[in-house]
Amino acid sequence: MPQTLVQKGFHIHPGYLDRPAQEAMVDDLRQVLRAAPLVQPVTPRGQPMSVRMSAAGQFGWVTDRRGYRYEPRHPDGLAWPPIPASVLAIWEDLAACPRPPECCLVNWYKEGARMGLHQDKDEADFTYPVLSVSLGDDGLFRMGNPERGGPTASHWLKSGDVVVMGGAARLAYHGVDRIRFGSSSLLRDGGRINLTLRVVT
Ligand SMILES: O=C(O)CCC(=O)C(=O)O
Ligand SMILES: [Fe+2]
Repeated sequence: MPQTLVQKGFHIHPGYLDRPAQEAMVDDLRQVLRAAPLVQPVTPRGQPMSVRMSAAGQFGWVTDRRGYRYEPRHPDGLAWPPIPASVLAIWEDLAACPRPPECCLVNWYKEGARMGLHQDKDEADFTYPVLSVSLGDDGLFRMGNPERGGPTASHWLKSGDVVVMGGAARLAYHGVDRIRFGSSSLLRDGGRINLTLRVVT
């Protein structure tokens, strides 16, 4: 499988999942979302995010007026569903990590949704990588470095692409500027799903 080293610790695996594997993963995710419905998160300052979120695993990442954090339960009060085996298999293959992921965050981008530049830093140990899977419409992923305001480079992530951010890239600023709505036929109504796998504790 080809792998692109974009900068130290930041790897893109283009086309890691073929179309049948993407379809099977979407089926698995529908089950996750039945157990843990998507919510529209609100930043600690009260701004609604354009991305809708849910999670699988021992912890889900949530945000509301009380802050950014990991929670063992969905806001509805139920435990998060388990991370699908199809998703865990990617971690096993690519993360080179001695621990399994404890959170699979599910991000849902509808038309016009985006995610501002941020660091993933609510986890206890940054020596473990973050792995992300893109499904559905193309997303324009912007990658920076650990300093806010530093140079950034943009990459279109396509359905089936997998990104690993570890090592020197683990605390790099990153975000999604926009999606190309309708560019993929994977999801009947369009949109983009992104999964991020993290070790939390
Ligand atoms: O949607 C993406 O590709 C990135 C998502 C992300 O950075 C996050 O959930 O922290
Ligand atoms: Fe992130």
